[in-house]
Amino acid sequence: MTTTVLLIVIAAAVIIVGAGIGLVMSRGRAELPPPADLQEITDEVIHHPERPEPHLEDEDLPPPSTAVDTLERPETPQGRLVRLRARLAKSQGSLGRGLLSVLGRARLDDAAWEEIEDTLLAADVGVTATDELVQNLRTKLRVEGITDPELAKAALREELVRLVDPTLDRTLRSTGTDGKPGVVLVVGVNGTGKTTTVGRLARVLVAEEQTVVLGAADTFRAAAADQLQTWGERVGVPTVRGPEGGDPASVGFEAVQRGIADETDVVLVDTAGRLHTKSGLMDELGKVKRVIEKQAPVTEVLLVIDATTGQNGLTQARVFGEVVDVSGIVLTKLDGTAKGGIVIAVQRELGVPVKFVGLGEGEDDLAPFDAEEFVDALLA
Ligand SMILES: Nc1nc2c(ncn2[C@@H]2O[C@H](COP(=O)(O)OP(=O)(O)OP(=O)(O)O)[C@@H](O)[C@H]2O)c(=O)[nH]1
Repeated sequence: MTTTVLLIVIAAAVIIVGAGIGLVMSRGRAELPPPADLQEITDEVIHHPERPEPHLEDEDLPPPSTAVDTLERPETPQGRLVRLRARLAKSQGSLGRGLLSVLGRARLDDAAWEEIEDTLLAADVGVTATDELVQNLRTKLRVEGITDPELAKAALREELVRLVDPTLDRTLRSTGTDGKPGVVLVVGVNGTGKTTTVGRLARVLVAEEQTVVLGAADTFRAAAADQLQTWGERVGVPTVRGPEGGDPASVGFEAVQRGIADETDVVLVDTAGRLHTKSGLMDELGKVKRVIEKQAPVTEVLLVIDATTGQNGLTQARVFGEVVDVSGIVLTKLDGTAKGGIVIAVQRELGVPVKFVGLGEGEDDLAPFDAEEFVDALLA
């Protein structure tokens, strides 16, 4: 009996001591800070000093581990310019080479000037601009008695830069007034690269430490909104979207409303691709802009044109310009064509500057356009 009682007391003591140790250990674990290196990685990604804190509401935040794993740091505009300049030179090489090989000849007769004219026309520079360039260059070489190919090349460069016009203001108008966000509306025909451009612009702005909201006013295809949302998630930017087939104007309105509520710097609104020949769709685009402007002025309307479409791009520019007051052009797919002269033609057609060029399929393959850089790349 005494032995049985003794055994019970010992067993009870073992259980109580064991439970106590377990409790202390589990508390200790709960209170342990994360390992130093994990803490550093988390701080680096979420609170990196060069990156704005994303303005996200709780329900939009992905689980913490996903945010840490997926947030990317986009390439800075300066970094990408150096990389993309070489690509531009490669795609436009035939235009530059064509012009320089003729100018390098000992004698420039009428046939040589015709060749120069043909090369410019083939690169989509347009008839008026080509005539102007050839006349000015001919006069300059004659009046100044230039025969040295290097001096002729310098004169050509000067004329090309003048045509591309370095005096145009090519900054993205993304600053709002009265404490409201800047609103950038992105428009164009199907497949020109609108969604890609909106995603890339979000990356440019995030790299410049601005806060961004995306509006998926392309309610035509659910996949387009998904695509946009993915671009946003990768850099911690929220996307406002509506039901498939819903009213694009109301998505634009809500995106800007969200931008105002979150005190976001810029709202980028993607729209559905629409044929400029369909008046109903063009009217809808006018409505999207008007409805957005009940919230805040649209500070920039970017028309996205596929550089490979040639003259058709010019017609698009004219019709879109009539409906929504286009204020800047994004020329995509310049990597896939040697017809860089479209830059000159489209600026003349619309009277607004090319502000960005797309030079590949990568996420950071969008470069701010610069007249002198562009001409130097042509003549490299
Ligand atoms: N090579 C190249 N491809 C590009 C460039 N910009 C966009 N693209 C490609 O063009 C295709 C169409 O791009 P999207 O952004 O979906 O075009 P979208 O205008 O939004 O299309 P819709 O919504 O159908 O009107 C995609 O495969 C892009 O990767 C560029 O600068 N160079």
